[in-house]
Formats: sequence, structure tokens, C-alpha cells
Amino acid sequence: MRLKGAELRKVELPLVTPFRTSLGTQTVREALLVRVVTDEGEGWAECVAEDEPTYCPEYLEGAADVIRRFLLPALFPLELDPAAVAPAFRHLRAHPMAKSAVETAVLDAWLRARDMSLAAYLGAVRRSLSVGVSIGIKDTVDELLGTVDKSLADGYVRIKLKIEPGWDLEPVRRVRETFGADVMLTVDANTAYKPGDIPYLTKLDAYGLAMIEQPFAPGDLHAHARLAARMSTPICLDESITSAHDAVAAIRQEACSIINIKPGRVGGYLESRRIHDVAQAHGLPVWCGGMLETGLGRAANLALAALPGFTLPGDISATRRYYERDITAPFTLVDGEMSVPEGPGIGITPEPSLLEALTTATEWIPA
Ligand SMILES: O=C(O)CCC(=O)N[C@@H](C(=O)O)c1ccccc1
Repeated sequence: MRLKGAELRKVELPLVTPFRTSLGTQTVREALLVRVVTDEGEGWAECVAEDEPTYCPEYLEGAADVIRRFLLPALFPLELDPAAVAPAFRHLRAHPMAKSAVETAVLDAWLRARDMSLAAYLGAVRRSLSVGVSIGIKDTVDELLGTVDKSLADGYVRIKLKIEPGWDLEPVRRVRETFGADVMLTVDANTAYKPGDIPYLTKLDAYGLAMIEQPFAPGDLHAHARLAARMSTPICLDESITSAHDAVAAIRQEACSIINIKPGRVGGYLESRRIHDVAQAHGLPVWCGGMLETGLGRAANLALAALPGFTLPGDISATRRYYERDITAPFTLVDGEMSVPEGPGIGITPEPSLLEALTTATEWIPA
């Protein structure tokens, strides 16, 4: 398969409610879409880099620049199949979200041309998934309780609460007391704590959490291992894991016993599967994290989350959790489950009218 060129497109989707984490508050999701045109047809993907480098060093305009000046030119001369993309980027350091978007668009085109779904290609074993929901930091605990109540009524089987210093023990205690011991409850700190907070964080053990996600800085595996040694609640890593190599290091240092796999953070769906395989080999469960994706990323994440080792509910909510209007048909939660797309490639394409309405910029990059 050869590339004829690619379109980079920016879309802007207003969030239905502000999404506040320890990294800041988001009211709009700007997303970068990649559409590759090949001699075998087109492929779509979403780059999950945020407009600011707060979650990780990548950011939307930077990713567009890396894609435009380095990643696409590296592929233009090549005869492509899915396994050829990452090796062609090996001389270019880091930028996993940009690399993931280009690899996924090529993978989508290659699979569509062969009438194969991403789920089948990756090795999915489920056709529908129960999923979790991520709930941001709220102004009051009462507001949080209302959101949790609605989320459970919507059918989400796991509630993830964002925490940060000053918003942690009390909201967790109130949610646990209000909704009982059976609700699967997790917390996500997005690196907001310091190793000196370890004694304080061990108090979370009292609330039967399914995991504590990424309390410390991405590079500080030692602090995570120290906390893990003092808690019965499992430690899950997100920002720390950017490759299968990172996953092996974290597991060997006993820094985590669960891994949140986000394809953009680790460089794509093929590396995601490698991390899944490594975790399975070490007996660790994994789950699929979210980056407020549009339907393009949501569709691909559902395929990944259907692999056998994804035994914990992922952050793959129904579209309406975040967006009134998406660039694709909405994903819905039916009887607490999300269906895994079965069509060719990622199984969905943008609706032209919705895409036009939400587009803020496009550019064509010829081979
Ligand atoms: O449901 C979703 O897509 C969002 C899930 C979520 O909480 N994502 C968090 C995270 O740290 O996991 C996040 C998203 C975007 C940016 C920063 C953080």
C-alpha cells in the first residue's frame, strides 16, 4: 500500500459539562484528525494530544508539525503494511501520540482494503464491553454525589473519581458511604501527589478502591513502588507507561499491579497490544484509558478493550457523556454495555455534515 497524501483536520467539540482534573479544567476538546489517502483507499485516525502540554509533553499543534514535517515524509517513499510504520519512525524520538495517529490511519486504510475489522486484527474476544466512567473534580461533594448517581443509573459499572490534594479522602468517603460497598470505585490523581504524601495516601485503603491511578510523577517508579508496598489497594500507572519497555520496568520494580493502556500515549494500537501481552505474561490486568476521544478514537479503543487481558472496565463512555454532537454517529451504552465495532478498519467514519460543522482547519499534505 502506498500513500498518495494525507489530510490533517482540526475539529472543536464543546464538552457538555466542564471536565476538571488535577491538570486543569476543560470545556472544549480540540482534536487533530488524520485522513490518509492511499492507492488502496482511505484511512482515518485521531491524534489525542491536548491543545496544551499538561497531560504529557505533546500538544496538538506540535503533533501536527511532527506529522507534517517528519512522520508522513518518512512513509511517502515506502510500500506500507501495518508492521512497517513504527520501524519507519524509529529514528524520530518520542511523540507517541503523533506516531499513533499516523500508524492508526495507515492501519485503518489497510484493514478497510482487506475488509477486516480492527477488533479481529488485534485479537478481540468480546463483541460488547461493560465500561466505566471518569468523573471530574466538582465544586461540592453534593454535586459529585449527583453525578455518581446519574452515572450508575446510566449503567456504568465502574466509577473513577479524579482526586488532588484537598479533594481526595472526603469525596471518596462520601461516595463510598452513599453508594455502598459494591460499587467498583477507583481514583485517579494524574501525578498530583509527592512521595511525602505516601503516609496520607495510605488512608485511601479504608475505602475498598479497585485501584489508585498515577499518584506521582511519571518518571518516579520508585515512589509508586514504595506506596504499593504500604497499601492493599492496587496501584495503576497511566502517564508512566509510554511503551512495552516501560511496562516491563514498572512491573519488575513492583511500581504497579494494573496498567491503564492509552494507545496515543504508547505510540499506537500495535504497541498497546504488546503492553497487553507483557501484562498478561506477568499476570497483570489492563484496561483502556480515555482521552476524551471523538467517535474515531472511541471506536478504535473499543476494539482494543475487547482483547482478553482487558479485564477491567475502561474509560470508554457513551458519546453523550462528553459531547452533544460528535463528528461520527454517537456511541451509546445499552444495558450497561458498549458494542465493539465490527465493520472494516476502525468500523466508523465521520459523518460529512457533522465533520464540516465542527472543523476549524484542514490542510492537505501531498506525497
Ligand atoms: O473518558 C475519557 O475519555 C476521559 C477519561 C479520563 O479521565 N482521562 C484523563 C486521564 O488522566 O485518564 C485525562 C484525559 C484527557 C486529558 C488529561 C487526562
